[in-house]
Amino acid sequence: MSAQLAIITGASSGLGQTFAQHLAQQGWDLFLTGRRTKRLQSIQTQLKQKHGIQVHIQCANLLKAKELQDLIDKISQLQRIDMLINNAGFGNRNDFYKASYNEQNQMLQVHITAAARIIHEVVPKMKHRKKGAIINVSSLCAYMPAPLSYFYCSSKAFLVSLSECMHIDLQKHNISVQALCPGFIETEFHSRMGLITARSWLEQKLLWMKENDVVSISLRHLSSNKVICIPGFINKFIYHSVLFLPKCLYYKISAIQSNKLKTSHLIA
Ligand SMILES: NC(=O)C1=CN([C@@H]2O[C@H](COP(=O)(O)OP(=O)(O)OC[C@H]3O[C@@H](n4cnc5c(N)ncnc54)[C@H](OP(=O)(O)O)[C@@H]3O)[C@@H](O)[C@H]2O)C=CC1
Ligand SMILES: CC(=O)[C@H](N)C(=O)O
Repeated sequence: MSAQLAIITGASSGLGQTFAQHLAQQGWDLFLTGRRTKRLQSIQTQLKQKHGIQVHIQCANLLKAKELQDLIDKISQLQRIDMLINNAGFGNRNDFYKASYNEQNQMLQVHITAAARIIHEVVPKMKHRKKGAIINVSSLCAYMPAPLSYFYCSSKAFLVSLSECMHIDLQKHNISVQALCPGFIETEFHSRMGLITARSWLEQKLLWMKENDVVSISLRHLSSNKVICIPGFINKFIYHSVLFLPKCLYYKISAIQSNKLKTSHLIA
């Protein structure tokens, strides 16, 4: 019997690379994508050698229509797809009206347009085989609207809502859908935003999770038939506190927090 196959976007670093490592360890074949060719090639070589699995890489900038289309064409040729992890993404913290609209729109293209386009290609195949799993990597920010991250928060909220729509529709086809909503994870995410993330010992212990822990929790959670996965006790506590707080109070706290960030090193 052939091994199961997972497609992972944003597999060249961070959470995506870690998903690839965990699945490779379990004997999955992989289809990895991202922009950084050298990184993807080195991950491919490592995983093939260590686990004896098949690893296909397809470099694609999800912002470029032609490269997204080439990726979709490659995916359409795959005989079987058992899992899709829509993970590619990036952050920003800025004044929405000061950055150019084109720059802001790139986030919608990667987080929403590309993710939805890949889902549209993959799900019919899973339905046909009556089997599959999809993880859409969202964020705790989906539940925490913030003035300095208009499109980060709202695009991640879109992914939660999309995942819930898909879950309701696709569970009868034996397809599991998860919206993974982590808080802070120790990846290149923040340094790539140009942020210096100096943290106290307590912040580090309480707020920051390791990629390995997030990925283990997410993969275990897939069998629970619950859509939303919030990894870590503190993140769950934050999530429930935000739901419990009166909205007007949450808005005040968020506004104060954003003013603090504007005057600190935590805004690019
Ligand atoms: N780190 C954190 O604190 C949190 C992260 N998340 C989410 O986790 C996901 C993974 O981020 P993380 O691993 O932390 O950060 P990384 O920066 O390490 O990974 C981001 C990945 O997305 C890919 N990517 C970004 N832009 C594009 C693009 N235009 N085209 C193709 N691929 C792209 C990158 O590949 P390449 O550069 O090679 O194109 C990279 O592989 C993101 O969706 C992020 O929003 C959610 C909550 C918290
Ligand atoms: C929690 C997130 O999604 C993000 N990493 C951020 O720092 O805003």
